[in-house]
Amino acid sequence: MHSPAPFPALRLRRLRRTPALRALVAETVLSPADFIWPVFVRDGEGVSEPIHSMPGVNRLSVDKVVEAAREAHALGIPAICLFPYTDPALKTEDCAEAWNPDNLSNRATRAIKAAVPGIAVMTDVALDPYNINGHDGFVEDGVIVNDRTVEALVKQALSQAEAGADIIGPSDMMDGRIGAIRSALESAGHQDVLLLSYAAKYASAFYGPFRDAVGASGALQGDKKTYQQDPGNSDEAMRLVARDLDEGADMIMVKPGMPYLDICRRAKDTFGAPTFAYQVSGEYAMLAGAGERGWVDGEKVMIESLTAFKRAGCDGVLTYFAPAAARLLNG
Ligand SMILES: NCc1[nH]cc(CCC(=O)O)c1CC(=O)O
Repeated sequence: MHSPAPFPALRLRRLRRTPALRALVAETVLSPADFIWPVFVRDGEGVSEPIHSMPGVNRLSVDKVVEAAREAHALGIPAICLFPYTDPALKTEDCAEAWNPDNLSNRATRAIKAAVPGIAVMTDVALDPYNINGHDGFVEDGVIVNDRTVEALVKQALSQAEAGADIIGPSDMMDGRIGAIRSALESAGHQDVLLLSYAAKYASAFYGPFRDAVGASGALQGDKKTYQQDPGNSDEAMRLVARDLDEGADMIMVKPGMPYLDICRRAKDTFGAPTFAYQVSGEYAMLAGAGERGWVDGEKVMIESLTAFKRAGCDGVLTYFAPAAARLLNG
């Protein structure tokens, strides 16, 4: 950038004097088309069950998820992402429910695609909602094993593609899963299914409310540090993104979001691939909780935080605020 003219030739406040002038020079524009809306699915009918650690977010039965998808589509939100709350009775050591063609996630996918074909459905690949010990992979003698887990993730991903998922999001952080899932999708004739890899996913305490929402908090033994990244690492994130793009990811994700905007910017600048951030449950809880108490202006911090993702180079953001933010943006 060239060096600025001296005052008073340069008065940067001239550009900020009125809303019209500010709009003209805005570098970042947030729109409902930037959002992927994560929703929690549970069994039953007509059910909308609040999650205490996420004020304003509910677990929805499949019929209610379809209504949510219809609402999201009408608001201009292009995609909805499904996370199942699995009945504890269906959690097993072999995690077989993960690739059951009739599991909650697959039933919800089929119902949404039938009722609201215009919205993209994203699904999550990882074993934690189905695992008795809450881990994303199989545990053998206290070790989260990689290769056997990848075989299971492939089955899970295929069942999701079969159900009609448009975007599959492997969030498990096992090595080699993107390549394995990509080649299985190709062989099965699902060549157009997108992979949005949770490439740079950190071992974060900001996932707490999500684990409550999917019923994994009580189950989780230990932590996820042998597969999710150390929050202090940035070079490692670039290696993970490079690897996943090479293996066939169409888009990549950084997760959590707000404390990792430097990683978003670096990934976008380095690879130029479609880059997403996940504004995770704990980030949502902080903003929504403080907003509810009147400690911050909830609507303003919501829009400011989402705008920051765009400024940091993200093409879009997974956010529980999606419908509220879209309503506000649509005026
Ligand atoms: N496969 C696990 C998964 N997928 C999405 C989230 C977190 C999302 C959020 O906190 O909003 C997690 C939690 C974890 O890794 O423990």
